[in-house]
Amino acid sequence: MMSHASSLDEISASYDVKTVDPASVPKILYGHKESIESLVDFEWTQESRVLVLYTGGTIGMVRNERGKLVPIPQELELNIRRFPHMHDEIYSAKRFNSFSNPPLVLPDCKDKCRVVYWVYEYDPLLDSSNMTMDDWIRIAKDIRGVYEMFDGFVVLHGTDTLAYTASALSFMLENLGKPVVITGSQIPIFETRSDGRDNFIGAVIIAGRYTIPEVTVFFNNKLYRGNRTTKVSTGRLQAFDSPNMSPLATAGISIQVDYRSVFHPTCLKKFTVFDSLNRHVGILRIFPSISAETVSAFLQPPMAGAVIQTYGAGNMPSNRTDIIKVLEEATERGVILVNITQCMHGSVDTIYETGEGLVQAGVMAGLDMTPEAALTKLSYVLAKKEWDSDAKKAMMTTNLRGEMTVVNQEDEESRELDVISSIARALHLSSSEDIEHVKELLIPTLFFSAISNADLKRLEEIYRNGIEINLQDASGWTALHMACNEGLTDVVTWLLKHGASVHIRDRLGRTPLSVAIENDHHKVIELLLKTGAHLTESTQKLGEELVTAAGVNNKKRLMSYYLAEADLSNSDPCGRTALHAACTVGSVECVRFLLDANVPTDVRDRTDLTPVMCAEINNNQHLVELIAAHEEINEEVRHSVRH
Ligand SMILES: NC(=O)C[C@H](N)C(=O)O
Repeated sequence: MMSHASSLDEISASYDVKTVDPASVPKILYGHKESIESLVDFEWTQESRVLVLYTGGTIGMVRNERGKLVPIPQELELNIRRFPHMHDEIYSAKRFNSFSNPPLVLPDCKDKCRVVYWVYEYDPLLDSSNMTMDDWIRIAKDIRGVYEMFDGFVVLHGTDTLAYTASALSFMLENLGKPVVITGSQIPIFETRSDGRDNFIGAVIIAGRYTIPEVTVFFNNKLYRGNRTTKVSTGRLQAFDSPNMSPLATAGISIQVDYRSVFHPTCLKKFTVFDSLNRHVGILRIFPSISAETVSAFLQPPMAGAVIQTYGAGNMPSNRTDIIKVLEEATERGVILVNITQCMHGSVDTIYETGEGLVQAGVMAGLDMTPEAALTKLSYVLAKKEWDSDAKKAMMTTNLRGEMTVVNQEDEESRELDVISSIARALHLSSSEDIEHVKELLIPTLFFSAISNADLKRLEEIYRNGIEINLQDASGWTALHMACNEGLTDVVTWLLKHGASVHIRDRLGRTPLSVAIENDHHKVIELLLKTGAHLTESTQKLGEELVTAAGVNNKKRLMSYYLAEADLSNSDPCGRTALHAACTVGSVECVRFLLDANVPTDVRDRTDLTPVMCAEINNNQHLVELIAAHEEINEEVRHSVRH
């Protein structure tokens, strides 16, 4: 049994073996007969993979000899392995019996899913009061490093500064396509009574099984948008609240997700991490009789941006012209000031005369942002070198990650769909509940039919009536799978711009990208890649696919894999590459294509044959010459580079 937390490198190194499919298992685990037998009948496609980044906090703390709570390295994972509702030892032993460092597995959920998870423990473990912006950057970079290897991420964190980390990460993780769920607890997980276990399990399930590609906080059965949360209690298990936004999901007997509120990326861009922050930011809470000197001292260089917490709906004493003057001087120096309310709930507004002075002094309205969101957003925006001062100010009043409620006047009213109105009339439905019920039943069907008819106008109408864009049918297909299967480029673009996830797998484990590759829709593959889609197959499985394609002279398929950024030199479990296969069957087209892609020509398969030898054995002398000519050119290039 593993008794220590894994390093990120160890986790990544063993990853490829852990994600194999049954077909390639016997060959990959060459020589591991027992493990082969136990793995062959395994429904691998039902598995999700989650990485738990354990940064510290009460959740993993133990009382020391003085009765004080302190984090103890490696205790958490050890303990989780002992809890049957957090780790299925039998399943893990069967599935991962050949691994020295087996991952943890959640027991069976109702939908037969298995969430396999790895705990990556930080060193040192921190009480979150000791965390700094460097820790936010570290978490963001760690997620970037292994992003493609997991379906979702959980960050275990102390509660004290959790809302700051959640807010900061929501900005730093740009075009996020996978869930990042932050949680912790008020009582250590090891104690008899603890909120830690439920928080932990709920977070892992959401990260592994739900398409909520946001930075969220799961606490006391509620899932909140991270940048809307704030810690509201030192002692209650309901430690967090999201005063200006309803929870994204609530865990009761089942987990109810409000998919319409989920914030999706709406541009065709890949996930990236913005890993620098401006530390010259601050929060100033106005109070009656605060002195202009205090405000002035606070805003002196190097201060680059500050959040001003004012009264009520953004009010500042209008008779305090001395303070307004200090604020104005600061904005003139280029300091960005953002006005948010001291109230727990609500937004700054301009209805009062007392708020007007601030606007005239160049203070931006932070609407209903939490202090944590406003501060971390400032820190993020100010660090963006490519934005000038005006752009930065504009960003502070733009809703970047769902952190503020911006009422968009241009939003068209959602008109009832014509079919729904007709049905409502025909059935004499008068109550809004009945109409909603009909909508719930019909809209998915209308949606999928508009997809297959590539009817963008209809899709727009349905979208405005509210549709769960990542809805899956019985086979696990989403609208994006369907559009990728048919090669409907315009529909794929529309879906990606409306929040369709490129990462959802169907019941057979196929992503929209695998479906596009199977049908060689090159334009669609390019669109998916642009939006962050990536191959999920193991390298050996890819090797097999490439060898099969080259073996039947299928250059188009090789092109599909090339566009999907597959390594064309991957070998199958027999050590054969696509070039071996193309040389064996005499496919000039494929050999040319592979040489142009610069695959290595000297790879030896398990029987010690190189591609050239395969060509010779099969009397494909022209290919031997083709490869020799290619090698000669390469040698000349290398020579000219050296001299
Ligand atoms: N409940 C907690 O986790 C509080 C702890 N002091 C922390 O923030 O690390």
